[in-house]
Amino acid sequence: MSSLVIQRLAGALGAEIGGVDLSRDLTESLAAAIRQALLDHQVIFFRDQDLTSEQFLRFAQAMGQPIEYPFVKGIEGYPVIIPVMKLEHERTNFGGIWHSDTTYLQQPPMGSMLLAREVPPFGGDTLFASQYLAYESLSEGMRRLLDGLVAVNSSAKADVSKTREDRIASDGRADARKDYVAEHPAVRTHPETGRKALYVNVAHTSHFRGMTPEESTPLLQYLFQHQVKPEFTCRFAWRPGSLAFWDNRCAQHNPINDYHGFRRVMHRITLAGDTPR
Ligand SMILES: O=C(O)CCC(=O)C(=O)O
Ligand SMILES: [Fe+2]
Repeated sequence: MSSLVIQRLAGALGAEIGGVDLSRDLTESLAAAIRQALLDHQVIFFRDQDLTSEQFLRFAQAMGQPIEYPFVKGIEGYPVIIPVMKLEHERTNFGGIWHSDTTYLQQPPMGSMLLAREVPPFGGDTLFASQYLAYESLSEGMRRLLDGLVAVNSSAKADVSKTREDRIASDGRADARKDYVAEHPAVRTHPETGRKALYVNVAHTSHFRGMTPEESTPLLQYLFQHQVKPEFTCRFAWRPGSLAFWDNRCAQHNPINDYHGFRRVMHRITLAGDTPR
């Protein structure tokens, strides 16, 4: 038995986890209970975890394999911890659109962790959406159609490229490629839970393989609005020391850009994932 206190945040997904101090080394059974909570709830949240970079990295290593992010370099001394921030004068927030992280890579991350360092006095919440529910709520005919489709994902779609511009201007990697493209099934089976999740997203998915833009676009547009219906979502309000850990294989997220003139500084660690099937 672990001492975790798990409180669900919404009907669709998300849970706050109490009763654990992430600055300490986790026992194997506690680490396993946290991983299980992630599988059960798709995104989990911790409060008041004022971790050093070293402690943050150790927690991430207990959950998976930290990896570098292709476009942004890490903070001093920690190549896998990237700054996700919007400063007073900046207009765009990193990732400020519904998305699943880096689906333009052959092996997108299994998940990411975000630790809040500085938050605005209001706003800057992050939304999450369950792609299990998005898939399961479709008709049988639509599910059958999507089960056979392959989606093409690109890092160059205009709306999301813009959300990285400020970060690349100050923290960009010299070795970043311009454009990444990867093909993935439109519906992926989660490698650990075995559940099917819708795996297209408005930020990165450009079209279906073997279909014309005229054929792909209306179907994608329908899916992009369907997959983030309010009843599939939860919303998290950050405080300094809040830590979110999401499963990128079955949940999307959208950081809300509603705090102009204020700073928001987060530290992020990305965990390696497998090839979607
Ligand atoms: O700032 C946030 O809440 C999330 C940003 C984001 O999309 C990411 O770090 O992957
Ligand atoms: Fe993201």
